[in-house]
Amino acid sequence: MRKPIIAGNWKMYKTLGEARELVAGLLAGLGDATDREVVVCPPYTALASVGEQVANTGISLGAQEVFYEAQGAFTGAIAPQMLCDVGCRYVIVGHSERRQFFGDTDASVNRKLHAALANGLRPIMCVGESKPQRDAGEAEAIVTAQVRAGLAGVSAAQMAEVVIAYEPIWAIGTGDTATSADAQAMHAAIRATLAELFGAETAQTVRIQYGGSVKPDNIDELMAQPDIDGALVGGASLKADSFLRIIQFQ
Ligand SMILES: O=C(CO)COP(=O)(O)O
Repeated sequence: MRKPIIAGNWKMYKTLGEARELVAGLLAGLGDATDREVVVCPPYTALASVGEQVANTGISLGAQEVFYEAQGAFTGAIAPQMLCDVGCRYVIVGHSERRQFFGDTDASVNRKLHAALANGLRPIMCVGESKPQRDAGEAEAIVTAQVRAGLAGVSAAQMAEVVIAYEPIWAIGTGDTATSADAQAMHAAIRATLAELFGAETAQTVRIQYGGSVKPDNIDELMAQPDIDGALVGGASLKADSFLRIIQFQ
């Protein structure tokens, strides 16, 4: 079965000291549950420090972004091997904020995903529609097209390493979560697309997270849906108590 995966995307928050304090709080309250996976994705500046702090604990380290080249004159960019070097196991690619503010496209997301896989990193690939797209009835077509384009050239075997995060843009940071029924419907559509691309058996093994205003008071209902296998959490991952409650979903 699919092991649930709860990941915290800290976005552009947390100094080194704040990062240490948050992780210390998480480690203190985490317990030793092995039936779920926990990931934190600090900003680049805190990766090495948090990497040391979570080494050999129940928390895995993830980065929020990666560039697809191995090295070179790419000012400001970070290569996959640099993320491995500081202990990253996961990397988010294609977050809607990267698509909106930093020019990511399905094509660049696909290159980053391949670069991550080639270096032993597990990509968390984000997809999601805007409010106008949802209102126009295009949500499913947009999201499944993002899935196809982002996963172009990936093999069924490689899908064991890939996590998909469905994050409707209108639900991010707004407090306006998708209903669990709407989220489930989209997750099922994504899984059906994966079945077309990689076969039904592989599709059943791929974890699909929901993201967008996940909070302690809606996580249980979301996780009760058959095709929701975890959460990618922004704001509520910035405090130990709320993230711990999300990790401890029923
Ligand atoms: O974008 C998100 C996680 O990547 C979701 O952010 P919020 O949980 O703050 O809505």
